[in-house]
Amino acid sequence: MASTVDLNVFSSVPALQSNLGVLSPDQIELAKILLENGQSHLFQQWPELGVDDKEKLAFFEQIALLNSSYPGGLASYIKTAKELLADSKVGKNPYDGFSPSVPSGENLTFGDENFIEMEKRGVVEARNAAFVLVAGGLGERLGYNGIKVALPRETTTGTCFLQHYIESILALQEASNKIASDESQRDIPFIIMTSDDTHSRTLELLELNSYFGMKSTQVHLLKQEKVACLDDNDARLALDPKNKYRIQTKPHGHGDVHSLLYSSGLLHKWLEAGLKWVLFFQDTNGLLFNAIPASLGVSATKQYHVNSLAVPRKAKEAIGGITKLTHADGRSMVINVEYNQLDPLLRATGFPDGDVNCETGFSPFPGNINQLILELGSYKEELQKTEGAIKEFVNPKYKDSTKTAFKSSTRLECMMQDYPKTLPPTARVGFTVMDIWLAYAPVKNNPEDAAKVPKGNPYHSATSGEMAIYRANSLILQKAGVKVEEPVKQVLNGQEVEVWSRITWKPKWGMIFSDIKKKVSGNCEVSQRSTMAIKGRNVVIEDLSLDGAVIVDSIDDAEVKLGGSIKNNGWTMETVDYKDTSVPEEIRIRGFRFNKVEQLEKNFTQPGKFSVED
Ligand SMILES: O=c1ccn([C@@H]2O[C@H](COP(=O)(O)OP(=O)(O)O[C@H]3OC[C@@H](O)[C@H](O)[C@H]3O)[C@@H](O)[C@H]2O)c(=O)[nH]1
Ligand SMILES: [Mg+2]
Repeated sequence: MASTVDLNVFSSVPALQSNLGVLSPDQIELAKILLENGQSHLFQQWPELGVDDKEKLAFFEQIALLNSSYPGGLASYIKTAKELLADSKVGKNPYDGFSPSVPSGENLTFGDENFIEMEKRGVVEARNAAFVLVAGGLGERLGYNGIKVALPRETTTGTCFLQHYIESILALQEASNKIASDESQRDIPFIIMTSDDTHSRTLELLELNSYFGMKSTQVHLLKQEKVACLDDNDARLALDPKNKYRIQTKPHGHGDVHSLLYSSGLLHKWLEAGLKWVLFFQDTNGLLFNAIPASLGVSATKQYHVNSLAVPRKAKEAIGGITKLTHADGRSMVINVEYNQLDPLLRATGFPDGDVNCETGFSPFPGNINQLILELGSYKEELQKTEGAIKEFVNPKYKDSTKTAFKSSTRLECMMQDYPKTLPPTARVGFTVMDIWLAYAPVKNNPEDAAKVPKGNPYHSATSGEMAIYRANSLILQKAGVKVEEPVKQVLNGQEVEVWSRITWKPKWGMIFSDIKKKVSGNCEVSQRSTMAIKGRNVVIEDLSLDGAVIVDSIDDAEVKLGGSIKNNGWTMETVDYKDTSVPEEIRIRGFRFNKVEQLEKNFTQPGKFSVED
């Protein structure tokens, strides 16, 4: 209320004071907050009342948004920024007093009895879960012009990441509902965090494709706002270089997902509906759903409040390390130490070599793939205390060693995996390690950078991401008894990769290993040059000898046997250079495209029993 504002605060900032007449009482309150927090420079260039008044109001609209979208408002943002910038200036280690050690967690081996058991338990639990995809990032390292979830996960079928994620959730939902003890049908909620960079294109992708088969009411988009940039160690907000009536803003990081979920009211609704789990995942890991059922099974069996998915990590690889941190005062936590902080932390705490591989050829710290499974009840309770605020950090690039000026403005950031940092010591925080081939193949690096990745470290490129799908599917079928021929090595966009048979299937065909095994029988073999795409649900592979390309689609009521000897000229792989702009971007970043020379393609649209043989 204007009446409660002490107007004296404005007398020292005449440029603002002369404009008070145009501002609403709420805006005057906001102006006061800015002045009380050392931001009078923002008004220095303001002309007198009557000039640019619309822009002045727009400035305060932006301030109102920045204030309301941050837990505790702008005052709290500026206060935290000052503290973190002061710590950064003196080089304070955020892990001061903590010593790192290798934590113990659950290790799963694909296909063994325990794994199969965990997958089955995961399917039971799936209908009690909500899925949350963080997709607000632009993917600057990849440099792709579109949104990353629209990229094909593989180009055999061209299915994009978002479609694959939705179809996987729907397949889990169906399998889980089928075995529910009370026979009730539940729709698994799917939340996508977007940002101004990705929101409209994500919504458009969903709408153009009828939400890829999901009910539109099942999907919620939560848009994260950017945060104010900071110009100096006093946390003075940075004005947009092109507009003196706007604050410059940058992304705050994927940690925003917690405060958005908190303020959305969804957690409460989910608890009421009887849900138990919230699963968080990132935009471009095409193998992710291979790991979800079993890791959800681990969460349920171990009653983990927090379960982080992990894979063996190569030293210096750009994935965080899951670390046990023990403080001199006895406190300890199991937490992700981000890839740029692990090496300095180790060097500062008695490991002079820093982030290096041990005798296994991997870093002793499991690699965080940033898929988190949180137990809903304890999650909601914790957020009620924190309002979803996550411990932040600041990473200014200083002009020189005096650390007084920045090369460019900075901002506070936060990461979703830092959620456990505020948990009480009683919290059950664990992790689940799985094989890389099964669980992790993100698409993050552009071809040029990927080609420079040290030998033995993963490329995390569009090329390696697609090849990983074929390798995983080939290995899974091998373990189910199919003789899938060994891969050949090939260099694509400067990266040496293993090229396996191009095997793909829809999630509804097989989500867990025990189901896949049931669909494979007899003597089956697939040659390396082959392509196989299974799109129907009730397709069984029996005594199949494949040397070429086969694509099978069918309605649910058609039972199809894929068998016999299928031989044709198949699809060949042609190399493409990433610099060749005559080729669409989503293809050339892979370094190859398919030449669809010949295939056997069958689509069964009538109920009944059928067989595909050449
Ligand atoms: O502001 C943001 C930033 C990022 N994101 C999303 O967060 C996800 C991860 O972003 P990035 O790919 O930039 O993340 P990084 O590769 O830097 O590291 C991340 O993945 C690998 C893990 O080991 C790291 O611990 C984790 O931080 C993406 O899905 C991205 O869209 C947001 O939703 N909002
Ligand atoms: Mg990043």
